Amino acid sequence: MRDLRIGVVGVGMMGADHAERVARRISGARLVAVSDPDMDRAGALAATFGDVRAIDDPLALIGDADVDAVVIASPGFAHAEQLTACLEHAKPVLCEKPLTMDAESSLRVVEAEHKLGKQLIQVGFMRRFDPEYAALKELLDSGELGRTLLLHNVHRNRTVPATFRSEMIVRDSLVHEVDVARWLFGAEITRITVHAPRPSGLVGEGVQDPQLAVFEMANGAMADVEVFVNCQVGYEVRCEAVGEKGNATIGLGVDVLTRRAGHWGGVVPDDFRVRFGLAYDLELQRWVDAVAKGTIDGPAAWDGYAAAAVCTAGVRSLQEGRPVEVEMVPRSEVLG
Ligand SMILES: NC(=O)c1ccc[n+]([C@@H]2O[C@H](COP(=O)([O-])OP(=O)(O)OC[C@H]3O[C@@H](n4cnc5c(N)ncnc54)[C@H](O)[C@@H]3O)[C@@H](O)[C@H]2O)c1
Ligand SMILES: O[C@H]1[C@H](O)[C@@H](O)[C@H](O)[C@@H](O)[C@H]1O
Repeated sequence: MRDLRIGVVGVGMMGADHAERVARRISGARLVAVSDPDMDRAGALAATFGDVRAIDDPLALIGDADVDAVVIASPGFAHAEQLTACLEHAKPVLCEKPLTMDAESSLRVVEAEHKLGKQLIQVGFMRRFDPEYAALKELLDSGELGRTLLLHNVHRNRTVPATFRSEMIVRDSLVHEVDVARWLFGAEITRITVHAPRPSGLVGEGVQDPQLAVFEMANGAMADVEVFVNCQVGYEVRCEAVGEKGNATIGLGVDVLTRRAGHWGGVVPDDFRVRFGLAYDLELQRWVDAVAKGTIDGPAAWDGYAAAAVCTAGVRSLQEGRPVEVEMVPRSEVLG
């Protein structure tokens, strides 16, 4: 079978990383085109690979007859239109999180895909492919720790650009824990509270960083999350699951401990591309393999919608300073 011809839309930090991955590490796939409104960026990236076209209009890339499947890594505000175009052209698409910016537009995407009668959308919740998270999921599902009661999560970035405002911390960062909690518990989040602790003095005026979120799950379990995207240290993602008979923690980063010049310790990765590099590779490879069989293998459009619904409630909670119920259309009403 011939290689899947892939086009990447949006080649900033994540898109360039995915383009490189498709071009050099994923089997059964070939990078054929990249698109970005910043044509200098797209052109320079394409030139590093050789036989790859740079196309300025993302919708033209999506409709291009020589592109079989699309990776969307544009900013979240552009996803709804680009996903809709992928569905119109019946192109399989791996879309970076968030699926779209709010619950309503995400629901429209889910409905449009459902109308086609084929799952074409996979969402880039890559933590599900991380070997540590996958091992935690397997352990919890085995029942060895009894029922899972609580999750404690830490999600820290060293710094983010000044354009990363309080709502983005919910939609772009906390959204990962939203997916992790739904996935690990196998239950929906029914209520969210996003607390606003004393903000760091090192962030832009009016930015609420850190944030402390609490999720209440449909099965009665709860999860808490510290999100701190300007923590200054490095990239840290941890998750501790507390079960009836024991607990389990991932993300301790105890890889190689070194002793040198009166200190001991290890390295804190600079960003997600290091911490989750293998997860992105596995995510892309499994997606390419699944697309070759006409399906997906990972979080679906519905998971993107559910996460968007929780984040929409989360942004309101942050703004109004109170717990907010998650409003979601029941799955059976949308997907039958
Ligand atoms: N899964 C993860 O861990 C992870 C990590 C980082 C980013 N992301 C996601 O990837 C996406 C991109 O994030 P990033 O950090 O690479 O951002 P970025 O700002 O580094 O890059 C975005 C790129 O998209 C381009 N762009 C702007 N508008 C566009 C449009 N309408 N169509 C196509 N391209 C457009 C910009 O010119 C830029 O080159 C976001 O959805 C983000 O949430 C996911
Ligand atoms: O867009 C990024 C990305 O999704 C990372 O995985 C997350 O840790 C960051 O907080 C977010 O800014």
